[in-house]
Amino acid sequence: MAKPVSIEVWNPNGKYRVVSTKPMPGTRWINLLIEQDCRVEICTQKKTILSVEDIIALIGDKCDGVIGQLTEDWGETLFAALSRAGGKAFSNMAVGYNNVDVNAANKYGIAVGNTPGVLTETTAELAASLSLAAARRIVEADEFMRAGLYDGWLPNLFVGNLLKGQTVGVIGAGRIGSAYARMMVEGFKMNLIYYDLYQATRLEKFVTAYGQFLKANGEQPVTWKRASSMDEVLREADVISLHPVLDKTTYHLINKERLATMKKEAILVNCSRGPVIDEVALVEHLKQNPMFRVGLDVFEDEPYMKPGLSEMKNAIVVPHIASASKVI
Ligand SMILES: NC(=O)C1=CN([C@@H]2O[C@H](COP(=O)(O)OP(=O)(O)OC[C@H]3O[C@@H](n4cnc5c(N)ncnc54)[C@H](O)[C@@H]3O)[C@@H](O)[C@H]2O)C=CC1
Ligand SMILES: O=C(O)C(=O)CO
Repeated sequence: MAKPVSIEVWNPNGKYRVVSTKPMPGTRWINLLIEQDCRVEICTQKKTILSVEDIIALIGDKCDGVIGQLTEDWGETLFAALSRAGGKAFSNMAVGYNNVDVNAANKYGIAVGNTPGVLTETTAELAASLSLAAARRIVEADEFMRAGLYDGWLPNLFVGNLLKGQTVGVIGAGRIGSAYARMMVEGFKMNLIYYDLYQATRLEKFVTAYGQFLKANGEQPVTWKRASSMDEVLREADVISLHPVLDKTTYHLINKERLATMKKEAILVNCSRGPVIDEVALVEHLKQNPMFRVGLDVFEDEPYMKPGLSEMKNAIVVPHIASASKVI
């Protein structure tokens, strides 16, 4: 767009000009900025993903700060434009900041913010939902029902995987990975194996204590193991959920070779970032292994899916909705 066509302005006489590339929920954030003497401009353009050119037009000649979205490419070009406009701060409305070139921001003296911690439970809950939906074949069964194919109960109809007593694998046991692990261990009495660069001490203590509680109540205790490699998790776990940051160490962490090491009936869940999985290799693996199932919230070329993925009955796909929950 040559000029932003649709802008909502709050506090027009504010001293500092802050641009938000999207409308965001609520007004608390706007009021906080107004309290700091900011004029707040919100782009209300009906276009889901703004291009670099769109955002340069929004920044204009004078802009003190921008609040942007994970769908935008905040690299050298945008930080240079923001710096030319006198900008000093950029805030990414997301936990993940793989769309932000922090080195470029540093080069132009622009401070970068993100939103760590605010989406921990909601993302873990979606990962748990995808795990259950995949384990119990909920989407396939729903489609079958709506297609009018159900003509009576059968002993073998949509047999899925029982989670109790199986092993849940977590790759990236940070805030979200640990919250997910607790849900699966406590909710379904699964044993835990995890891989992270750092020890998840609190998570380990939680599983130990829960195991002791179960034992004291005459039940089989749950166990935990910190794997020495990611491959150990892939080999041993029945359900594997990916929660690392996306960077060059985690790009295509799950590839053809690694998929081949997983159990034939394993479940793989990804609520981190799409490029953590080589999606072309995944589609091929799903074709070859009909009882292998995936639950995906994120995609390698978001918003697109790699060819073939949408036809796979053993894939559950949702449009990046892990954060989309409200307190009611
Ligand atoms: N689908 C969605 O809507 C959402 C997705 N996310 C994604 O989830 C990611 C994780 O978020 P948090 O748990 O809050 O971050 P976090 O920083 O608490 O956890 C990330 C973990 O990944 C680990 N890690 C880094 N490199 C690794 C590697 N090579 N192998 C194994 N582990 C590695 C880190 O040590 C850390 O413990 C975010 O970076 C974001 O991309 C976050 C929120 C919502
Ligand atoms: O906050 C994030 O990283 C998200 O992916 C939100 O959807």
